[in-house]
Amino acid sequence: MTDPKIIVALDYADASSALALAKQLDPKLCKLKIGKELFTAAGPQLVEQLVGLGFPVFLDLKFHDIPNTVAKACEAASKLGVWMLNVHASGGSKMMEAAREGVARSGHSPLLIAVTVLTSMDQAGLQQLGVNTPIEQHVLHLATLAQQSGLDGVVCSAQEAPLLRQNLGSEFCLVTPGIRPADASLDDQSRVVTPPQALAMGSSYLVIGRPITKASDPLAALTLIHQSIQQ
Ligand SMILES: O=c1ccn([C@@H]2O[C@H](COP(=O)(O)O)[C@@H](O)[C@H]2O)c(=O)[nH]1
Repeated sequence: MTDPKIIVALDYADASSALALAKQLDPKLCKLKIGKELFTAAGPQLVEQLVGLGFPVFLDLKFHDIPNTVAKACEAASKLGVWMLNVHASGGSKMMEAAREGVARSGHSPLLIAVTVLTSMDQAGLQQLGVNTPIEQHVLHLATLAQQSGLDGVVCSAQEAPLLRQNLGSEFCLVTPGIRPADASLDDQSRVVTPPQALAMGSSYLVIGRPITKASDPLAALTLIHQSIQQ
């Protein structure tokens, strides 16, 4: 069976809205992502329900805390049966290594990845944080640290995928939000790429939220994007 490349971001305020969309979708077509809004509203029970429907679930809680806290959070998240979870690479290598150990202790083996630089950030935003290197170089720095800490991949923009592929190899998982079909609104995203371009540039998986969830017919929107990336 082929591995679906699209991860639909279920950024909803409640479980029933998320379930209503998920029930129209097919795990052969996409995976699902639960982020901070939905998890805070609906909790672990919804994660287990979506896993139970047969979807690989990316639990996008972006843990960033002291190593012990992150390790315990990753252990608990892994026990929910998710396919993928994440931390912030800017938490540093001790935190990422602790996250890896927390996942190992859970007895499950989800992919563990790290957020590099949020796709909503541009060079000026990064500079505001005191980082004066070009975004691409900073993403490469954080992604290298994530790989050296034993993580399976990173969240980055597809704009950085060619540089990361060149330096970190073909097996490292590159999960790319900031995906927009050519005619779609950018919303709050800065570093955007279209779905076919993102795959051509080396993305492993495309995270897509509002272009699908805010469409008048979300299933039709997903199907169109799916068709656009079939080679
Ligand atoms: O750098 C990042 C990390 C995570 N995200 C998440 O992806 C989706 C994108 O949603 P869209 O509606 O397609 O913009 C959203 O859940 C973010 O929290 C990201 O955008 N960038």
